[in-house]
Amino acid sequence: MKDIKHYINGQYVGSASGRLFDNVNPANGKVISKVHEAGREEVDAAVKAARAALRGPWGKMTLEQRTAILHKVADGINARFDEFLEAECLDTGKPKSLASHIDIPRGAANFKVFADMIKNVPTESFEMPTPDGTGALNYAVRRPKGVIGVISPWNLPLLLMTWKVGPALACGNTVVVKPSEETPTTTALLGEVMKEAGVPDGVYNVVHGFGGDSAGAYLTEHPQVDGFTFTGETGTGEVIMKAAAKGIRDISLELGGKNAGLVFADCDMEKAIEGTMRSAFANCGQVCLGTERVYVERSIFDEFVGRLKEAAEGLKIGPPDDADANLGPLVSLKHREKVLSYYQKAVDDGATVVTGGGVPDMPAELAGGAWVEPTIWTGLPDDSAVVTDEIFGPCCHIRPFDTEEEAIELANSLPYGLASAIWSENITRAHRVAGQIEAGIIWVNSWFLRDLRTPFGGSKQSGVGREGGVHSLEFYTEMKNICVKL
Ligand SMILES: NC(=O)C1=CN([C@@H]2O[C@H](COP(=O)(O)OP(=O)(O)OC[C@H]3O[C@@H](n4cnc5c(N)ncnc54)[C@H](O)[C@@H]3O)[C@@H](O)[C@H]2O)C=CC1
Ligand SMILES: O=C(O)/C=C/C=C(\O)C(=O)O
Repeated sequence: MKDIKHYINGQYVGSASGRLFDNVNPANGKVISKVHEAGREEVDAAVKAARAALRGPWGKMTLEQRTAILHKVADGINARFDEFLEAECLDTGKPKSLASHIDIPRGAANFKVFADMIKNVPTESFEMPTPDGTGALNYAVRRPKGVIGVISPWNLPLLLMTWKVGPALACGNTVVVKPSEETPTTTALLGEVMKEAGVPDGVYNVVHGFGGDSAGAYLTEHPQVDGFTFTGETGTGEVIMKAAAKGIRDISLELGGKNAGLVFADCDMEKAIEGTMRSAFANCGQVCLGTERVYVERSIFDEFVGRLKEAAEGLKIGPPDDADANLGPLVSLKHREKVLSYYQKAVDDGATVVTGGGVPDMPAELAGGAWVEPTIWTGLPDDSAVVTDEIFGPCCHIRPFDTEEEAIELANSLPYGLASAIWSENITRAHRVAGQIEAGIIWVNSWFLRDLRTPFGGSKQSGVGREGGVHSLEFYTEMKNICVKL
C-alpha cells in the first residue's frame, strides 16, 4: 500500500518516529494509503528549510522569474489533471463531475491568477514639504512576510490549500503546509509538480498529521513561522489565534458559518430553487459558504418547501466514478456521526422532516461509506442547535418570515457572518438588504459565483481578515515606507 510522506526541502521523507495513520476512502470505508505523522522534529526541519529558502535562489529571483515558475506550477497541475482528480476524489469521495469543474481547475488557477496580479499592483508614493524647502519623497515597497504556516481543511483540499499557497509564493514567501489529516494526497502530490516546475527546494514544504498535540499545533507553536493562514472551524481558529499571539505573528482566518438564504416573494422561483439546492447540497453540504438556514417569505413558503423537497429527492447519491451522481458521501464516518447527531436533534426539537433524515441504502461495496441523506426540516425553534450550529452536512432548515426587517434580523441573529444569498427580482430591495446583512460575502440571485479579485472572508466569528485579489497581497507582504530627503 502506498505511503504518503512529508515533503521537506525538496525531498519526500518519512517520520523519524515511524508513526503512520490511515487515509480512508469515505465512499467505501477502505484504507487507501498510510500517512506519515510528523513530530516536532519534522515540523522543525520543514520550518528551517523554508527559512533557509528565503535567503536562497527564491529570495534572489526577479518577480518575472518567480511568476513564470508559478505559471509552470499551474501548467503542471493541468498536465496531471487526471491524477489530481483521482486523488482528490478518493480522499473526499466527491463526484468527479464536481471536482473536475471546481477543485482541480481552481487549484491551477490559484497560481496563475496571483502570479499575474502581483505584477499589476501599484504601490504608494507621497511627496512632502520639509522646513528647508527641499522636500522629501515617501515611497512604499512590498516585501515577503517570510515563512507562512498554511493549515488547510478537507472539504476542498487542493482548492483551499492553493488559494493560500498561490499568493504566498507569488509574494516571495516560503510555506509549510499542514493539510487536513483526512485529505493529504493532493497536497503531497503538489510537491512533485513544484519540483518539475523549478520551484527551489525549501520553498514549498508539507508536513502531515493531526491538529492538537500533533503537526498542526507543532507548526503554530514554532517560533520561526512569521504568519498563519487557516481555513476551518471557528474553535480551531481561536486556538491558532492564541498560538500566533506568542511572538505577535499575523493571522488570516476563514472560519465557520451558518449562512442564511433570504427568499423573497418577488424572487424568480426557478433561480431561487436551483441556487438554494446547490448552496445546501453541493459537496454534500461541506462548503463553508453553504446555506443551512433558509428564510422564505410566507406567501411562497409552501410552494418553495415543496419544490426544494422535489429537487432534493432528485439528487443522485453515488461514488465519484458514477457520472450521474451529484451527491457523494461525507468526508468520514466521524463527521457523519456529527451530522447524524444533528439529524436526531432536529427530531428531538420537534422538526417536521420534509425529506431525508437518515442514511441511504447503498450497495454492499459502498456500505462502509459515510453516506447520508440530503435533509430538509421545517418547524424548528430559532434557538435549536440545528438552526444555530454549523452542521456541515447536506441539510437545511426552512422558516417563514413576514417582513423584510424580520428577514434581516433573522439573518443577523447568530455570531457567524460568513456569507448570505438574497433571492429577489426587486434590485432596489436586494441592494437595501445586502447592505444590512452582517456577512463578508453576499450573493444576490446567485451562489458561489467567484471572482478571485474580490475580498473573501467572514465577519463576526467567521473570520479575521480578507484574502483574494489585493487583499491576499496585503496579508502575504509587509509594506515598508522609505522616506528620502531631497
Ligand atoms: N471550510 C470550513 O469552513 C471548514 C469547517 N469545518 C468545520 O469544522 C468541523 C470539524 O472539522 P475538523 O476537520 O475537525 O476541522 P478543523 O478546523 O479542526 O480542521 C481544519 C484543519 O485544522 C487543523 N487543526 C485542528 N486543530 C488544530 C490545532 N489545535 N492547531 C493547528 N491545527 C489544527 C486540522 O488538522 C486541519 O488541518 C466540521 O464539522 C465543520 O463544521 C471543517 C473543515 C472545513
Ligand atoms: O475560494 C473559494 O472559492 C471557496 C471557498 C470555500 C471555502 O472557503 C470553504 O468551503 O471552506
